[in-house]
Amino acid sequence: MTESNPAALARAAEAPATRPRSFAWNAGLVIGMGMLAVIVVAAVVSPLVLGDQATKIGGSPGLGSTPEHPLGTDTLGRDMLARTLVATQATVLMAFTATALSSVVGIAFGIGVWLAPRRVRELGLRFIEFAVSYPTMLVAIIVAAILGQGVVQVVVAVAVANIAGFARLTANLAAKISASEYVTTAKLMGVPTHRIALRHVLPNMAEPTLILIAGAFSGALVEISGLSFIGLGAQSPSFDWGTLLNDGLSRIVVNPVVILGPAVALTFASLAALLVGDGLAAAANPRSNSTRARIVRAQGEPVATGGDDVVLVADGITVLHGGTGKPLVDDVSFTIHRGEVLGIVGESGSGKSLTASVVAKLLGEGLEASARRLELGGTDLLGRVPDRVLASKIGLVYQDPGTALNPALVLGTQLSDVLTIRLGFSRRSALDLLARAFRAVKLTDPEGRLRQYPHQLSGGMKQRAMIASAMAGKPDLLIADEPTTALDVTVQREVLTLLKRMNVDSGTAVLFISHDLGVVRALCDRVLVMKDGRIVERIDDVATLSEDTVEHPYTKQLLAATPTVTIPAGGHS
Ligand SMILES: Nc1ncnc2c1ncn2[C@@H]1O[C@H](COP(=O)(O)OP(=O)(O)OP(=O)(O)O)[C@@H](O)[C@H]1O
Repeated sequence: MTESNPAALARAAEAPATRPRSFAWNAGLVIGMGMLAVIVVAAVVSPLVLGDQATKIGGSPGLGSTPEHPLGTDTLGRDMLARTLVATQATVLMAFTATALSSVVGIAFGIGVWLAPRRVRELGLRFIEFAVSYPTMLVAIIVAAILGQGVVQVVVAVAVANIAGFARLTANLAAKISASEYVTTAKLMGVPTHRIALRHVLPNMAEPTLILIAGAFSGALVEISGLSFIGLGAQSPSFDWGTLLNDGLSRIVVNPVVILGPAVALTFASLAALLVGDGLAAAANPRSNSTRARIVRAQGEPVATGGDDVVLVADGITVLHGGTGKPLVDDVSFTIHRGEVLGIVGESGSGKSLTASVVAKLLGEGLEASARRLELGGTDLLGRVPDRVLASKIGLVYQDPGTALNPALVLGTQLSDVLTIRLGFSRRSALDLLARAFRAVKLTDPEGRLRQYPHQLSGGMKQRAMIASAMAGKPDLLIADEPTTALDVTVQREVLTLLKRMNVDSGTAVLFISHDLGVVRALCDRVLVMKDGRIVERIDDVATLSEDTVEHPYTKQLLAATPTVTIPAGGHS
């Protein structure tokens, strides 16, 4: 089976189905669809218009290329161009039917295996492993030889040979989906198995499966033509591209032009299917083509001003939803000074993370962002900023260290990447630097930790490692997006203490995002309160913060609902 692009399949399978993604048309997909349209028109129209010409015996047999017969004639005087075009219908229909059969049976098998009881599942998985170990063409030849010659036999043979590929992909995808909480919950609530398969499992594997179907169709065209070429497929007077290739083979030396038609048609159709498959992969995952949304310079005089020790000036950050034009962040302005911790607090969906991702130039696809001014450490972020420069100026700490770290790589390998690739350190000096940074965040046995996998560290240790790695490059600004939300309360306190200490010791400015005003109050020098994409309150004096000193009802509400969190002064535990 032709798996058009395994990396694309993997990416499509990885993409979470939570937020609706935009479908981005791309050149490959448009060209592939255009080529497929040509094939469909040829398949429908040619038998009606050229049917007689393609089958009428007589005329001049064995001709080479002439103005009347550009691709020559066969030994019975039939026009090869007409025969090639007319054979499109039979060939494409056969490949289509074989692909449809193999995908339906293979997908049902792959999903069924994962929803079956454990013993049946083990047996099914072993069977799939066994089946995919045989080359598709070999299986197709064996099955066709058992079934005998003929169109139906060849279609069944190619379908059988391709089932294992579909079953393997869907079993792998279903393994991940059936372990998800929504499937477990559905099972516990007694939802029937077929309903779980249709409702939960199938829709979540649609993208990679579609891509595989396109690749399988391309493969089936070649396999069916191959079987017809060796005499197992369409029998005279029926014909497809494979039989035309076979007819032409005996005369290839004296009249090579007669095999040109079926050879070009087969290549053209396979290429069309592959382009559509890869195009679908790229369209389903727009990040594969463009990594980030652009941030444009907005008109108007900047109002936010800096000072001598200002690190970040953000003026008029606005983020619009690309499809609807709805503002998600609306004219947000702030500055951060050297050594300062600025907190952004607000409920879920208020635009905190989007604001931070504009600053880090990591805004996701489907969004339109602008700002009047965005400067970090004197660098204009609205112009072209090399990734190397950005990586040296900004450190990032994410919410869940469990998902921010790659479970398949030891810490030293993954955390040293940014230092070696972006900041030009040698691997040895990057590891030395990381070991020092690990020691600074009080991780015991730093050299040993660098050789460990993420699962060998606790949640708090992983977050310490992330902070150490973010600070190792001595950034101007550390962006910490809810860095303690995924941690339990005692570990949360440790991590906050550590952040404060790093901030005090190194003077690095910190943009700290949280939905928890208690945590923000304990750590930050100033606080911005966001609601519905806007800053609704600026708290400059955190020390005296109380329900009486704030104005906006939302801030009062937040304060009333906030337990007090304390961290030792200066962050020294
Ligand atoms: N790539 C995107 N495409 C479309 N909408 C998006 C995208 N990213 C974020 N949004 C929407 O923008 C709004 C603000 O999102 P943001 O992630 O900034 O919220 P937040 O305040 O950080 O919330 P949380 O605390 O839950 O992370 C939300 O309504 C979110 O659904």
